[in-house]
Amino acid sequence: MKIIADENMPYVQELFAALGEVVLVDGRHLSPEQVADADVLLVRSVTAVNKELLSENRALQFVGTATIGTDHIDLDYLTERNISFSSAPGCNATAVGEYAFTAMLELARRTNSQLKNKTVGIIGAGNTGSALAKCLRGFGIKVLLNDPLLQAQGDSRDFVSLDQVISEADIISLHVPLTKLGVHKTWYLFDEARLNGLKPGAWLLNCCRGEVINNRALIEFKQQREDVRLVLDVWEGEPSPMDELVPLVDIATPHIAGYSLEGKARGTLMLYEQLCRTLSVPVDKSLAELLPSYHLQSVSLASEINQMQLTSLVRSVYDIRDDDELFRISYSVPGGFDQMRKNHRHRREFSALTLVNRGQCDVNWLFNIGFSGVGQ
Ligand SMILES: NC(=O)C1=CN([C@@H]2O[C@H](COP(=O)(O)OP(=O)(O)OC[C@H]3O[C@@H](n4cnc5c(N)ncnc54)[C@H](O)[C@@H]3O)[C@@H](O)[C@H]2O)C=CC1
Ligand SMILES: O=C(O)C(=O)[C@H](O)COP(=O)(O)O
Repeated sequence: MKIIADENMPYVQELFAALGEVVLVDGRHLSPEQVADADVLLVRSVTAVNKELLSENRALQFVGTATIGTDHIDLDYLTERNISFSSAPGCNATAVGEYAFTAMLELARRTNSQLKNKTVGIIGAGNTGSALAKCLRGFGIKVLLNDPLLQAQGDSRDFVSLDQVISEADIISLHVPLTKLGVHKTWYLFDEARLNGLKPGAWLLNCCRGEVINNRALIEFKQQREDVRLVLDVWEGEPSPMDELVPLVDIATPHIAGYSLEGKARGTLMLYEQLCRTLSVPVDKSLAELLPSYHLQSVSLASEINQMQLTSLVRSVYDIRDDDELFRISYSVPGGFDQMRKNHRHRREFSALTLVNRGQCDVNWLFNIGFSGVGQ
């Protein structure tokens, strides 16, 4: 069995080698000839899997994307060809939630503000939005959720309208799939009119897909509204963000919000498990045996910690300033955006760090945010 896999998929050899010959490829530039004799195709978000890519292939049985988003896959075409498909829902949700929370802590430090005094609106209350809500509520921050689809399905959480989020939230974080059709389509969800509705001093974070914000409108808006702060992990027209936009962004990263080691490994593992089910072979590998131990074994806490100390703790696991700094140097170099992603030093999730309570302080809220604890 020939398994063609994106080279940016950690643990693909460890997981798939026993099932067939694994050939690694550059997913951004995959050609129909390269996949002509593939039985299994494993991709990431940079590969458009469609009629054109599969035009020379007659053998394909399974397509897997080690991502949450599926907007790069022509699902109708795979169904037409009777090719099994799996994505990896939720695989890197914790990573995205922690990324957004980390970015908020960083902006709070830069603006000398207290996050606990702010209201955060989350657009899209699925896996990544809920992961962010968990961190925020763990820290005691008021959260407004907007998700008309889940609301219509009877999800028991409290939801508010998008207009209410825009008029009431001090911080808005976007967590929707990219969709181009229907009443709730998200393509340019944030257009000129919605951007103009943002509160004075609002912060806007996008960690889902670049085209959920009209980036041209965002440039014009931000040129008039210095008070608004922006965190962008995703960009319209990746891998080439608009040059005028980057200097207007407070924290800029190359689509790596989901790049925790755990998140990427989970994505590969979920595809392995699904392929095993498709082939009716037993699953005999697990996440625990793949992940290395964390270099910092534990951190002792002797007293209550404040927001700045929390920021330092978070930085010891993931320092978002490194990604932002590198982005500004590299994004406009040819191939720079993808190189940053390919060479990204995998960060760990908060749970990799164990906290030991040496005092009588209340640290349960830190466990609620996601850190591990002794005797938790
Ligand atoms: N930057 C990165 O590295 C990553 C980006 N993503 C992106 O984030 C997206 C969301 O991921 P998940 O939360 O795991 O997906 P999910 O499917 O669990 O949740 C998305 C939620 O958005 C809601 N939604 C859809 N249209 C909406 C609208 N118009 N207004 C409000 N809510 C709407 C859906 O009902 C759903 O509950 C993915 O589709 C992917 O494109 C995901 C992982 C990593
Ligand atoms: O899971 C998703 O959806 C994502 O956006 C991925 O985390 C992005 O990573 P790549 O697939 O582009 O490596």
